[in-house]
Amino acid sequence: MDYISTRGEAPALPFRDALLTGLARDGGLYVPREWPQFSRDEIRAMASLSYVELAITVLWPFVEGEIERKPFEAIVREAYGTFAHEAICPLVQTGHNRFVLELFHGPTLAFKDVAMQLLARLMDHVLIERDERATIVGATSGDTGGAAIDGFGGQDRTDIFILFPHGRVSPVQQRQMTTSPHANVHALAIEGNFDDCQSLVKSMFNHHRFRDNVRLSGVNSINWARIMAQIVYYFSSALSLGAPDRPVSFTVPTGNFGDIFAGYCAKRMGLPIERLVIATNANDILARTLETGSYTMESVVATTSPSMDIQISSNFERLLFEAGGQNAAAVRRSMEQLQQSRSFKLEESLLGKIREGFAADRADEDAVAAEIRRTREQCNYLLDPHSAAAHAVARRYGEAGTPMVVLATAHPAKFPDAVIRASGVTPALPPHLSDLMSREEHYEVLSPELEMVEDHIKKQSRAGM
Ligand SMILES: Cc1ncc(COP(=O)(O)O)c(C=O)c1O
Ligand SMILES: N[C@@H](CCOP(=O)(O)O)C(=O)O
Repeated sequence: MDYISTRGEAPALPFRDALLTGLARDGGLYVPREWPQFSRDEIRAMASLSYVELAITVLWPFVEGEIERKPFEAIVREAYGTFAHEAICPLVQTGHNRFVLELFHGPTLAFKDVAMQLLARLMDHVLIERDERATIVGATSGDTGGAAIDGFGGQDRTDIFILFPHGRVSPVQQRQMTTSPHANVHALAIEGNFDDCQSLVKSMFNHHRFRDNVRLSGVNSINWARIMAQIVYYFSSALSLGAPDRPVSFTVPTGNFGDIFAGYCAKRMGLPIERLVIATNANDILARTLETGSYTMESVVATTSPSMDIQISSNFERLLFEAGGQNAAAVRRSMEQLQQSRSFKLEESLLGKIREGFAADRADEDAVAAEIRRTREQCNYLLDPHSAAAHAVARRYGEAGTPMVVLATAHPAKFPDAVIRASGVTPALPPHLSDLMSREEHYEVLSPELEMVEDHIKKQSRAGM
């Protein structure tokens, strides 16, 4: 299996190189050249597997020939050994035909752990094998940062720098990034929003001298391995609900489009998914795009679901590439237009193809608060604001027909203020984080200037040549 760039001008890479590379050198994102296929019989046979066994089975075709089977199995086992729930990603019923897929039982209480615990171990394995070091730079609107710091903190071969928007993440999210005891962890508060942080990271990848100098690696969902790991829970939840003999739909709280793109990958691999519903908060660029066919940026508004406060939804590029028949030239044109005029138009045929598999809708701040309250009252179930946005959107599809799985991407205790305001209930942090708010913080505040941020990283990184 090799991996190709959505912009078609970077070399195709085998898995280990795609893993360490992050963003392709032409600014594109790596995707597998072909999708591994599972037949209905093969999927049916997966129903008896544990989550770890399922992850090994589903992910093996992506890494085969690049990582040996035994170490791969050990890495997967160890990664999911950090989870607090035996099922890793359990399903909870909240309606006649509606289910919540809890993705927040990892160490930092967000779905990012599912991929990051695996990614950190895979990267360490490859760096040791090659006797190399890496400088990891990531942008976060709150959850990726904490998950990456937990995964990579204390690793000998990496230094990790996380850029987060100063004052725009929840206090719990901030402390998960700023209280790490490990010397290889650097939390950088950027005076800007998440899109500014993400643009800085992409600019560093596109600055090839800097990139090569510090041996830059990325752990945002621009890294294919992040998406890859998330495919597994689409299989696990669909299998629990009768796949492949019964199709399933998913509603996904969406920002950077990584999580829902993993659902699209599962479908391409043979999992019968009827519909993938994109749920946005008030920052509804993706809902508008599906409605109008025009991807047009507006300014970001701060919401109670800060991790979805995004206008540049990176992984949408992967969908444009795949749904457009791997047309890299068309992707390049759209991305150039986006950079020049903050907008691009989707061809009618491409829009039609996307609408065949996806739907989209938004939940504004009132709808999110109402959904937290209603789900608590009706089902005695407490949603965080991100998951509530998706649950509110999923309700609009009714409860007849195909089962709807709503992805619950964060634990409510990560966003206590919004949850208390909406429901009157105070969600408690689990014991391993109970003293989080009194731990000492370490972080630097930087303005969103590329040169300044690069200088800071160069001085602190141990991977420089
Ligand atoms: C809690 C939570 N929900 C939803 C999202 C959106 O996921 P994605 O960016 O993969 O679309 C994020 C951020 O990525 C998040 O942290
Ligand atoms: N919502 C994310 C933003 C970064 O997304 P990623 O999936 O590309 O890492 C966050 O919480 O940081």
